[in-house]
Order: sequence, then C-alpha cells, then structure tokens
Amino acid sequence: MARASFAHLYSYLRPHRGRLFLGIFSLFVTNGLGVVIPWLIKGAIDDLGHNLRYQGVLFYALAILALATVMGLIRVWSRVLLFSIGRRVEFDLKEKIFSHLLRMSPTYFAQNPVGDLINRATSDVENVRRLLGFAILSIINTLFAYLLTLPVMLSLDWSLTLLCLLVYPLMFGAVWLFSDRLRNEQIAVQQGLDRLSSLIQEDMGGISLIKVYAQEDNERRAFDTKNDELLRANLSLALSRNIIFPLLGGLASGSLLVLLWAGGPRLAEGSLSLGAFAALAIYIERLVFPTALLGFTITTYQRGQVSIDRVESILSVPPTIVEAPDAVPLGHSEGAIAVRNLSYRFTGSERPALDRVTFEVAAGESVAIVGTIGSGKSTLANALPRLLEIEPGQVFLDGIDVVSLKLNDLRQAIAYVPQESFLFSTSVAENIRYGRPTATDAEVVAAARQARIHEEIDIFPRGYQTLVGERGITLSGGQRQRVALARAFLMDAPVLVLDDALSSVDNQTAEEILDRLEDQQRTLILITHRLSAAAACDRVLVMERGQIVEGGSHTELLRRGGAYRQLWDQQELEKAVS
Ligand SMILES: Nc1ncnc2c1ncn2[C@@H]1O[C@H](COP(=O)(O)OP(=O)(O)OP(=O)(O)O)[C@@H](O)[C@H]1O
Repeated sequence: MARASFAHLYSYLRPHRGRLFLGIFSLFVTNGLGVVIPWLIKGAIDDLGHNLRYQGVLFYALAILALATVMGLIRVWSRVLLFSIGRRVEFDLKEKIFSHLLRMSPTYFAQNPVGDLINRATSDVENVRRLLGFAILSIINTLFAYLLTLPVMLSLDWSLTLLCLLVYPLMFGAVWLFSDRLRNEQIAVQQGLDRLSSLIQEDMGGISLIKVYAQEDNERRAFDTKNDELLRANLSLALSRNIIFPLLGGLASGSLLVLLWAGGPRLAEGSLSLGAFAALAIYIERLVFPTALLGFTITTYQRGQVSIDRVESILSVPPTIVEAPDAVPLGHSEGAIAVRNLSYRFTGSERPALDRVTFEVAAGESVAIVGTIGSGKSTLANALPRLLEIEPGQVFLDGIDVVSLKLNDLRQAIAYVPQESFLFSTSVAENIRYGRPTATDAEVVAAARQARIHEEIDIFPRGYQTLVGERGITLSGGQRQRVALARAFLMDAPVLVLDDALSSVDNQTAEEILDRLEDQQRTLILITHRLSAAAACDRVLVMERGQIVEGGSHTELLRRGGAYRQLWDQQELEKAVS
C-alpha cells in the first residue's frame, strides 16, 4: 500500500486506537491459546497411549474444554472490537465527507457529477470499512497465527515442518502475481459504478426532458452500455477472485498431504510420536484457513486501498471559498454595494464571464441588471454573496471588502434568489423558514403574503404543512419561485438579489411583488429579462459580454438610443406581434 494510504489509514484509526490495541491483544491471546490446545492434545495422545487412566482423560478433557471456551469468548470479543472500528471509521468518514462537501462552492458541484460523489461517500466508504474491519482482523490474525504456531511446529519436527511449508512460497507468489491485477480490476469496477450512478441520477432529474424529446430508447441504450461495462468489469474481477481463492485454498491443503506423505513413514519408524503427528496436523489446519483466506483478504485490502484514494480525492480538494481566520463580523448593515473592477473567468473558459465590472448601488436603491443571454448577469449575482471565488478588493458591502467579512454575516445580509428555486422535501412552512429557523408562524405567513403565495398555500390540502418536493405535491414553476422569494423575504436582509427569480410569475403578480419591495427601502438588485420590471427600478445597468455597457434611469437609457433602447424596442415588437 502506498505510503500516503498508510498515512490516511493511520489518521482514520487514531481516534480508535484504544479499541484497536485491545482488539489486537485479544487476537494475540486467542492465537496463543490456539497453540496451547493442540499441545495439550499431543500430551493427551502421548500420555494416554501408554498410561490410560480415567483421571488423566478427565484432566485433559476439562483443560481442553476450558481453554477452548475462553478462546472462543476472547475470539468473539476481538471480532466485535475490530469490526466495530470499521463501523466507527465508516461513520467518521461519512460525517467528514458531508461536512467537507457542505463547504464546497457551487462551481465544485458543477464540475463533479453528484452520482460520483454519492458513490464515493457510500460504496467507497463501505470498502474502507471492510478494509479496517475484516482485512485488518484477517491480516493480524494470520500474522499471529504464523508467529506463534511456527516455532512450536519447528520444535516438534523442524524438517517435516519445513517440508509441509514448501507450498507456502507458491501461495505468496500467487498473491503477489494477482495483486496488481485485482487492484486495477477493482478500480474499473468502482469507475463503472460511478458512471452508472451519475447516469441514473441525471436521468431521474431530467426525466421530463427525456419524455418531451422521446429519448427513452436512447437513454436505455446509454444505460445498457454503461451497465454492460460494469458487468464486464465485475466479471473480470470475479474471474480473478475465482482463480486466486481456490488456488490458495488448494495449495494450503497441499501441506496437509505433504504431512501425511512424509510424516507417515516417520510415525511408522517411531521417530515421530502419534501425539506430535496429531498436533502438527492441527497446527497446519490452523494455518490453512487464514492462508486460504489471504486471497479474499488481499481483495478487500486492494478494494479498500482504491476506495481510500477515491475518498481522499474528495477530501483533498480544499474549499475555494473560505472565511479568513481574522474575518470581521458585519454588525448592522445599511446595504450599500460597491463593485470595483470585478473580473471572473470560469476554469477552462477562454473569455472572462465578468470583465472589469464597476458600479455602485446606494443603500435602499433598486437597480435592474439587464442584458443579452450569457452576458454575465448570473455570474455577477453569484459573486456578490461570494458564491464564486473572487479576489479581495472587488466587492464591498457598506464599504467593507466582502472577502474580509464572516461568510455567515455576508450571506445573512445579501438574500440571493436564483432562477432555479430549489425546494426541500419538507413542508411549505419549513421551506420558507429555511434561512431563519426560529421565525414564528405569523412571520412565515407575512413573508408568504409579501411573495403573493399565501392565498395559494392556504388552499393546499394541509395549508403550510403541505409537503412539497420529491415526497409531496408538485408546485408550479411560478409557485416554486414565490415560495423561494418568501424564504428570502423572511431573512429580512438589507440587500436582496433576485436573479430572474420572477420569470415564471405573471406580469401583474410580479409588479405587485416589486411594488411592495420598493416601499420597503431595502437595496434591490433585480436581474431580469422583463424590461417592464426593470423600468420600475431606480436605475438600470446593461451588460454585454461580461461588461456593463450602459447605466442610467429607464428614461435616460431610452433617450440615449443605445443597447437598452435596442432591447426595449425588440421586446415591444415581440409584445405587439404576440
Ligand atoms: N460553471 C460555469 N463554467 C464555465 N462557464 C460558465 C459557467 N457558468 C456560466 N458560464 C459562462 O459564463 C458566461 C456568463 O454566464 P451567465 O450565466 O452569468 O450569463 P447570464 O447573463 O446570467 O445569462 P442568462 O441571461 O441566460 O441567465 C456565459 O458565457 C456562460 O457560458
């Protein structure tokens, strides 16, 4: 195992070292007793062979029974201890991965398929659990079995012992030969699983699209291809395992044959006692099982090693948006925004999505941002609450650089509503309360009224307790947007950024919502394609290719006859035509 994987293993085991030492010690005792019992059997056979007495038989029988009982109990205890370590590490790792993922930026999730991440957080973590439970138990057990049994076997008859063990180098050779192969096949299986999970996850998310475009057959074919790849990878792994396991089992049992073949004549000529012969047979039997299991242990070990790398590749990517250690709290915020020379380029993209964007929004002012598709409006909206990794000195809230602010304070101060409103599978009330879990029912209702959704919630079967999302009723696009708006309103943040968040809401309702917002005197940044909504704002900024190309009031911009005028005329024409 690579040194890095060892270091990771050590870090997983460190919190459970007490149990680990106890477990290892118990295994040592079990194996020690496992050596003593055959020795007693040897004594019994040799003694009783020429001096058979009832007392003697009883002594040996009771001693063997007592030791076997103690050994059995300690063996159970050692297994409980060592297997529970695997379970505990599995628990720790899942928590660690989840906390880590929560700290990652939306860009990370855009670049890493969710199906793949889920697979690593579940199937790979289970492989690590098996490595730390079964594989460690098996490796240590095998080690103790050899270390404690071999010297006793050698003392009984060294040449016969060595002869019996002649097949063992062959076994280790086979393990060594298959080791890399098993590892590569395991990697292929895990990758196949990733691809399949990602496909299922994407297809279930985009099921409406698949149906609208009648792509069921194509998706089924894509699934079959990936499923077939996974099947091949699994079959190839199964083939290797089915060769190595019986091979090791067969070779290990071969040493028993050697004992019979070479030990028989010695027994006959009297150079080996019957007791010693029986003890050797039991000792070899004791070594056969862990050795035959070596193939299985190695696979579990390899699988665990591959999975450690895959889990660590999640954990080793540092979150890009982190709070500075000396981050300052925000305190009361007026909600004034200043953006200075803000540039942003997505990884792998040739052209910046934001190119030296500069503007200011006074506290309480409403500013609309309009522009062509892909001009950078959403990127700008994401940059304000630091959902994107921005450089210091580019975005300021009340004159304070947002990069120096505590992240929680910043995000509490800038309520951001994206176009795609996400609802959790819980009640409407809990969804609205999400940003302020302590809000009262009355406050939730007030926020819903402000978002013009209260009346519709009221006629749902269970009102505010109606379940929405995957486990509940399906809301219309406009209803979802307004529940998401209510959630943002409830936060009562001094700055509200709406990123096309009213696109599915009808004109009249959208105007009513915006009118109420105007009355509230909070800073509003309204990204919209609906120019009638933009016209109602104090100022309008027009974006093109990542830059702000125009700014002013609606009337000023119309008079200027530039980009805004063009957009406006185009929209008026579309209205007239429709
Ligand atoms: N995660 C991403 N990775 C790479 N490029 C991106 C990513 N997100 C957006 N872009 C690119 O950045 C540019 C600006 O995108 P943005 O979403 O900000 O535009 P927009 O003005 O909001 O568009 P729309 O009006 O359609 O919502 C586009 O060229 C887009 O392709």
